[in-house]
Amino acid sequence: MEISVVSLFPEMFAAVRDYGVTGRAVQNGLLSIQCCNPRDFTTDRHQTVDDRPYGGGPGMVMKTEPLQQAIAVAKASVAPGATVIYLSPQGRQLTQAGLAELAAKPSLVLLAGRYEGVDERLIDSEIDEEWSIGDYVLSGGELAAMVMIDGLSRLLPGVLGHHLSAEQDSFAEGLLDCPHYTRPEHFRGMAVPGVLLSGNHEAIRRWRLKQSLGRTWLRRRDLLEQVELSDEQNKLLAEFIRELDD
Ligand SMILES: NC(=O)c1ccc(N[C@@H]2CC[C@@H](O)C2)nc1
Repeated sequence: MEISVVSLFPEMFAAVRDYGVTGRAVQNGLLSIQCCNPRDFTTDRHQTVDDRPYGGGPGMVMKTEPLQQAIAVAKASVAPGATVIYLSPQGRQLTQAGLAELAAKPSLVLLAGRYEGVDERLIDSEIDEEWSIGDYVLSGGELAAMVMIDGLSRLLPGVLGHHLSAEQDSFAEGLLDCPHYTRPEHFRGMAVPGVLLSGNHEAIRRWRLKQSLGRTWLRRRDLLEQVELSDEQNKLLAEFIRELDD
């Protein structure tokens, strides 16, 4: 997957390019992250990338020309046919399913804005898709872009390796994750659930699925309403709910 980011703060993207799962994906050639700074496309002495809003009001708006040129260079630096994405609270809410859609694309250009935002005519003429990581306002689109990069990278073939891909199953099924434990076996008087020490992989699979279902029922009933449960899942959830009253 080739990604080119348009941002006034390209150095921020070291956080995904140089660390952890995404950093390894870059090293393994499974992911590439390039950056393009609109300031490099200004022609005035002050390298102006923003200007006062028409109609007045607080703050500044990012100018169209530097962004337009930065986007053109960003598109040219990745495989043709890149989807140009703008991160903003006005965008489509990002979910695991949305990440799966994005991970299937050959290349992306991500526009991370600053100030009060971007001239609407730039969005109308250059942006293919507007996405939001949640209903809140950030001072820039960079962190939202990095959230998207991290989330979609995990879905790229070869990035997580087989043993971890199962870890996403619960989310792939639209459920919350089950609890996790590791050594020591006892911590502050709390033991690890016995089934996890049993070596009975089928019992462990059922316990984890039951916990995912139960947690989703308790914490995110809205997610559960979107999931078509199998007979086994319905049975396990009913058991979990019954055991709550014990
Ligand atoms: N929820 C989000 O995904 C999100 C994205 C961007 C953002 N802030 C930038 C700064 C100016 C404008 O480009 C938008 N805030 C929130």
